[in-house]
Formats: sequence, structure tokens, C-alpha cells
Amino acid sequence: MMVCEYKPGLEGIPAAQSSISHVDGQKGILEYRGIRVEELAEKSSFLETAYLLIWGELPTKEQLQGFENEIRYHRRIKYRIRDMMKCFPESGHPMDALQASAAALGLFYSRRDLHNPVYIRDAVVRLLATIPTMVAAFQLMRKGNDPVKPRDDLDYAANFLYMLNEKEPDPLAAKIFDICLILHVEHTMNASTFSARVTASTLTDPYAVVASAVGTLGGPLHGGANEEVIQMLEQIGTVENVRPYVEELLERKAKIMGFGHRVYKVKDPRATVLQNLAEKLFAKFGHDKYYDIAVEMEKVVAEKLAGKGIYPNVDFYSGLVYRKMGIPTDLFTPIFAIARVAGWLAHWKEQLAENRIFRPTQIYNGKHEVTYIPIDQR
Ligand SMILES: CC(=O)SCCNC(=O)CCNC(=O)[C@H](O)C(C)(C)COP(=O)(O)OP(=O)(O)OC[C@H]1O[C@@H](n2cnc3c(N)ncnc32)[C@H](O)[C@@H]1OP(=O)(O)O
Ligand SMILES: O=C([O-])CC(=O)C(=O)O
Repeated sequence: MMVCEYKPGLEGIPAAQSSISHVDGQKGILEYRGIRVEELAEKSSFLETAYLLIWGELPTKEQLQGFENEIRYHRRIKYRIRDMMKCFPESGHPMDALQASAAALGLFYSRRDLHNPVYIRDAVVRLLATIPTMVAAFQLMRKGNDPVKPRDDLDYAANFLYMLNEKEPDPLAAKIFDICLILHVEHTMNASTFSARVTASTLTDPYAVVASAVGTLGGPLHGGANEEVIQMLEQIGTVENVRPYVEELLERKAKIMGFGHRVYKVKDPRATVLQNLAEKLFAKFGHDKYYDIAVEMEKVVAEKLAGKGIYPNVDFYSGLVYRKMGIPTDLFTPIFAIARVAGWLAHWKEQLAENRIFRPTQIYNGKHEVTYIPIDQR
């Protein structure tokens, strides 16, 4: 067997062959099935982009309508799932609630028929349809309210905001939210997608695949950074505090949340679009002083870390967009998951099409031939 050099974090090691998305980290380019993310953000919808990623081609009008209708029809969650969520502690993190709820779906659809296209389609529709409902339901239930039923006359993004806030969203906010979902839907072999593919490679059910990916996304080095960014901006408090704050972090070699990326060595193209979206929202709903702190931070970090390729990533400006929509900070990462589930499912399908179980190796650096010492002699 060929022995490869050990690379911590598997940096630079291909883990799959994939035609789903592509990142050029030097040029700051992201493509979904060959189409630039900026173009999709401008012209497509989240469900159309999800269709493109999962089925490989842009849908025809009829295909898109069929897909949207199927999702609309499956938005409601089972009473037993809702009752289970009611028992979750209100103080628990919504990402944990989402992970448990996504896994629980597998209890209801336990038949595993991975070679059957109908089973695959059902699972895709069910997960895309119910994950937003589960996120909104937990949010209302932890406040002591009953969940709001989905509204069939609202599209994917508007319906989620409606279920979350118990009122119909402003059309601009709903449109911008849909664009945010497009920006977060897929990103090559990131940690949560890798986790999804490893889980998928054991031929388990898609609910377990998504549950393991949700668990991976939540960490602060990955999707969980969007929540930490807002907490950091709040802690900084004023534009004048930015420079000393950044200097202090760098002095103790701490990571600045929302900056840096394994692949991008320039500003993440999604961060640029999100920044523009934040400005559009501010123009209509009023400015946010934390945006000025963020912009100053981008300037100071560029100056302090010049030449290191550390720029804002997708998690830096997204929270400012969600904040302006009145979304609580600890829902930012679940919202990332609502979008990313489509990317995970695209990778699940691709993994199944040419599956081999993931089973890397390790470099053992422990002891050998150790004698067992009975407990009373230790
Ligand atoms: C959706 C997403 O997952 S996007 C990423 C969200 N995560 C964050 O924003 C958390 C902050 N960022 C980070 O922790 C990292 O940049 C990661 C996890 C995104 C990428 O990590 P890696 O590719 O392993 O980079 P690594 O941690 O090895 O950093 C390389 C160098 O850049 C520096 N660096 C990387 N990110 C940062 C940062 N955010 N702040 C300060 N320095 C940084 C490191 O200190 C290191 O410097 P050194 O070579 O002098 O030791
Ligand atoms: O690609 C990565 O490592 C992280 C990322 O930006 C994403 O998952 O969107």
C-alpha cells in the first residue's frame, strides 16, 4: 500500500471526485455546477439552485414547479416530532435541537432503499421541506408559543420567515433571505460536507447523513462562526475599539472569527455579496452601527495581516443581514444548515453513485506490547 505524507486537517488531499461545485481560492471564484454564485444570486431562487445542485441541471419550468409543489406539500412536521421538540430544554442551542430532530426523521422513514430513485427523491423533498419548519418550531416553542403552520401561498424563504416571526415578511427581506440561502447552499469539500459523505459512505439513511453534517457545521471554526462574529462585534462596541481589540487577539495568537479560509486566499466572493445585501437592507430599514465596526475590522485585519491571505469569509457579514431581519443570533447557524442541506444531499447522491466506504489510515504513535496491570496494583 502507498504511504502518503500525513497532512493535519487533510489539507490539499482530495477526498472525492465531484462535479457539484468548484472554488478557485486565488481568484475568489465559486461555481455551482459551473455557474458563478453571483449570477445565481442575482437570477435564480434557492429551490432552483438546490435542484441544479442535486439533480445536476437547471430545471425546466415544469420541473421547478413540480419540485416546489412537492416541497410545499411536505412542509408540515409530524405531531410526534413537534412533541419531541417540546421536551428539549429551552436553553439548549437550536443547532442541537435541529440535529436531534433531523435524526429523529429517520425513525419515521426507516426503510432504506438507496437504489430506488423514488426513495431518493422523497428523502430530498422531505428534508428540504421540513428542516425550516423544525428550526422555526423550536424557536417558537422555546419562547413558550405554539409552532405556526406553514403557509402554502408563500415561497420557501417567505414561509420560513413567516413561521419564525408569526407575520408575513417584508418582500425585500424575503428576497434577500432567499439570496442568502443561495450563497450558503454548497461549498465543495468543507468539514460538514466531508462529514456527510463519510456518513453516506456507510450506506446509512439520509437523515443520519444530514444529522451528522448538522453536528459538524455547528462548530465555531465552521458555520458556527457566524454567531460568534456578531458576539464579537457587540463586545467591541465602537469603531474606536476595533484596532486595540484586533491587536490584542493577534498578540495572543487567537483567531478572529469570520476571517480566514482553508481555500480562499482573497475575500470570499459570498462575503462581498452579503455585504451588498446588508447595505440594501440598511437603506430600507435603517443603519446598523455594528456594520461600521465590521468594515473597520476588515480594514484593520487587512493591514495587520497583509500578505497572509486572511480576509472575511462567508460568516463575517451574514449575521449583520440576519440581525436587520430581527433574527436571533443563535439561529444564524441553523439558517446556514437550512441552505446547506441541499448541498449535503447533492453530495449524498453523488457519493452513492460511486460509493466506497471512507476508511483512511492513521500513523500510530502509541506504545506496543504493554503489560496489563491489575487495578489494585495501579
Ligand atoms: C463556513 C465556514 O466554515 S467559513 C470559516 C468560518 N470559521 C471562522 O471564521 C473561524 C476563524 N478562522 C479560522 O479558524 C481558520 O481561518 C479556518 C478554520 C477557517 C481555516 O483554518 P486553516 O486552513 O486550518 O488555517 P490555519 O488555522 O492553519 O491558519 C493558517 C495561518 O493563518 C492564520 N489565521 C487563519 N485564520 C485566522 C483568523 N481568523 N485570525 C487570525 N489568524 C488566522 C493562522 O494563525 C495561521 O498563521 P501562522 O501560519 O502564522 O501560524
Ligand atoms: O469550504 C469551507 O471549508 C468552509 C466554507 O466556506 C463553507 O462550508 O461554506
